[in-house]
Amino acid sequence: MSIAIYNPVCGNGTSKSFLEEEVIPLLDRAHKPTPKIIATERPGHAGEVVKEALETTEGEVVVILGSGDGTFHEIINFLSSSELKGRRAGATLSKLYFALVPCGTANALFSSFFPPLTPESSNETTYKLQSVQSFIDAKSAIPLTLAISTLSSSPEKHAHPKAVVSAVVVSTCLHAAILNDSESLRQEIPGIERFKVAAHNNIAKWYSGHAKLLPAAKVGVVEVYDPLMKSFEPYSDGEDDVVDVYGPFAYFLSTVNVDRLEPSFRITPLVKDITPVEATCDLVMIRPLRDPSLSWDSSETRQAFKPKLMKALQEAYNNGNHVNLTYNDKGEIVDRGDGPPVVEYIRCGGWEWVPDDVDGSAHLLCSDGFMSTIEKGGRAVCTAATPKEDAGFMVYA
Ligand SMILES: Nc1ncnc2c1ncn2[C@@H]1O[C@H](COP(=O)(O)OP(=O)(O)OP(=O)(O)O)[C@@H](O)[C@H]1O
Repeated sequence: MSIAIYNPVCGNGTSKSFLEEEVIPLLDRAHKPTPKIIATERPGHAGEVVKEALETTEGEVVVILGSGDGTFHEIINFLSSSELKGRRAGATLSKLYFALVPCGTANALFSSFFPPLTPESSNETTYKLQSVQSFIDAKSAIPLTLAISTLSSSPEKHAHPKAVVSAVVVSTCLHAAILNDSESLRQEIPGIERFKVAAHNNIAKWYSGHAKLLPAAKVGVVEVYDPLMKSFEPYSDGEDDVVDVYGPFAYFLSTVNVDRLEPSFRITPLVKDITPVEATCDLVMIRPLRDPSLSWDSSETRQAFKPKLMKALQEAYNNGNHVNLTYNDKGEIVDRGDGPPVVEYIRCGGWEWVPDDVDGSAHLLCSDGFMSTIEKGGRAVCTAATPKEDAGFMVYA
């Protein structure tokens, strides 16, 4: 059976009309049964609706989802943490299929599977109907890799860690600050411009903490992209497979499944350009003190680094060219020079983020736009996981 769910408040609020005027007629023309259509009534509702659909039917369920990434995130988290009853009582969740209709603000998942030819084409009707068309054409759906983040409090508290499942992005530092602030700008600036405004307000911050990078199971080592070789290389030739990296950090963001967070912002382009061989996180770190012209953290050096960080991130809009930027010996940013890369582009099985207690802003964690706060003395551990053969979240792409 199929069910159509839309979030009436996502993006610019046109999901209902797009579903009724474009998606349902397309299914009708293809002689597909008309799905039951349900509007989400509140945050969290989408997960309940899908769970009920699973519990009241047998066989394959296809969700036609008119929303952004946040609603998708709610569904996978709700299902990952609840037990099915009814017709599937006691059963573990088998495959669940999605045809995505990009009605959100950023639509990272959809635009990674269906990269727009031009920024404008992401608003065209035929562009937005591609995943539904793949479902109609019975194309094979793609299983998603999931990033499982566990947030632990300080060991003295003996509290259970909290788990969050993501299908797009897990971040801290600048990206988490942007997502945190941009929510309050939603009414005022409904489009992706609100992310730029929030970025501008946070660009001069640095974050204190340290990270451990964990190798992926098959490859066995943490890898880093070498822009000159155009390939991934082992991060270190030390004996320990776990790599420790120390701050301050300006940017720390990892993705699964996606090479972009908005139609043109290709922050992890190598997800598509050098496809991973197993479930991995592609992690982008920017650590300002790698800049040869800076040697300590002060308000002056933070200001001096601001235009460089902006330049590096701006290049992500240039087909992900930030991964090729290097410093020269004066600390200027050049394309594929022989100095250190500005961006450390890591491929790993997961990572651990330990924020410094004194830096409150380093405690924010963003999972697909959903914000969490790491407690004082706590940490977040994120690992990439592939679903079992007969289970998982599948997307028509
Ligand atoms: N009826 C509703 N009223 C208020 N909020 C809702 C309702 N239904 C869903 N939501 C919330 O809307 C939020 C935003 O949805 P979603 O993330 O899908 O869109 P978006 O933020 O515009 O797009 P994107 O995540 O791609 O940038 C979700 O976190 C969800 O909890």
